[in-house]
Amino acid sequence: MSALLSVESLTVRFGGLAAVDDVSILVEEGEIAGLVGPNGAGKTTLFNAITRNVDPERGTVRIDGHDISGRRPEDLAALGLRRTFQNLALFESQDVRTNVLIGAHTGARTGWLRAALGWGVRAEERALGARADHLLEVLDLEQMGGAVVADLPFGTMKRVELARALASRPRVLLLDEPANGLREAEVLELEALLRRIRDEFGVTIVMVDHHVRLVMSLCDHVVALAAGRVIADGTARETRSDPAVRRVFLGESA
Ligand SMILES: Nc1ncnc2c1ncn2[C@@H]1O[C@H](COP(=O)(O)OP(=O)(O)OP(=O)(O)O)[C@@H](O)[C@H]1O
Repeated sequence: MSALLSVESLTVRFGGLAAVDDVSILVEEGEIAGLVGPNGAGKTTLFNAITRNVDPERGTVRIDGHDISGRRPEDLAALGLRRTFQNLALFESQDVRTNVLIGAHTGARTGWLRAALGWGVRAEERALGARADHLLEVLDLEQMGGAVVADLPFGTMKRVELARALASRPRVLLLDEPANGLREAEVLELEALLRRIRDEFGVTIVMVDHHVRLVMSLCDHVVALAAGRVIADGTARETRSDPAVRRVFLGESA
């Protein structure tokens, strides 16, 4: 099997509700894959199960053929998997560069606190600092490295979260609603940025988003979920024209 990320028969239950119901998805290296579905379809729960923020009842997750199902969320960066969150998960009282450096240290598995406090700047720490600075430039954040995150507009905070996730050199990046809350001009910038991240950093991306134009234009491969189950899986064009997807999204009769 050549898929970089493989999800096999994943099921998550909350009481009697199967929020994710026997879901299998393959994502090839270098793809930008989209996950779409109505509210409550199970998209975020699927991400949470992949990253072990919730425990699945059954199923397997592999990266490059290696089973990562039993791993703790904090071990996943070292295995090449990072994610962002719908509601952001940043150290808001810290500045932008420190947040990105924390991400870099997560991947390097060394003490971010030492670096943040400027203690013992070794060669590795200089290299991590250089990577953080490069990411600040790519994400158009170089003018605000010293700004406290809590003071920034939402769209800028989202770029900080992306920079922090990239700092650990992930092979697979899961993005939960990256376009949510962005203005239309920012969505266009995001589209170019995600393509650049895939092309320049070689990162495979899986994104959940409700912004249909963005998903259809950006994603090589789109999976549609409804009530916890996969109802379509194909190219953006195939999924958009799938009769089951049209019924669920557009309320069209069969
Ligand atoms: N911690 C939880 N406890 C109980 N039920 C939950 C929990 N998290 C999610 N659910 C339920 O699981 C189902 C799937 O929710 P989920 O948030 O994964 O959907 P989603 O597709 O991401 O929706 P949205 O597009 O609104 O973010 C919903 O019915 C939701 O109410």
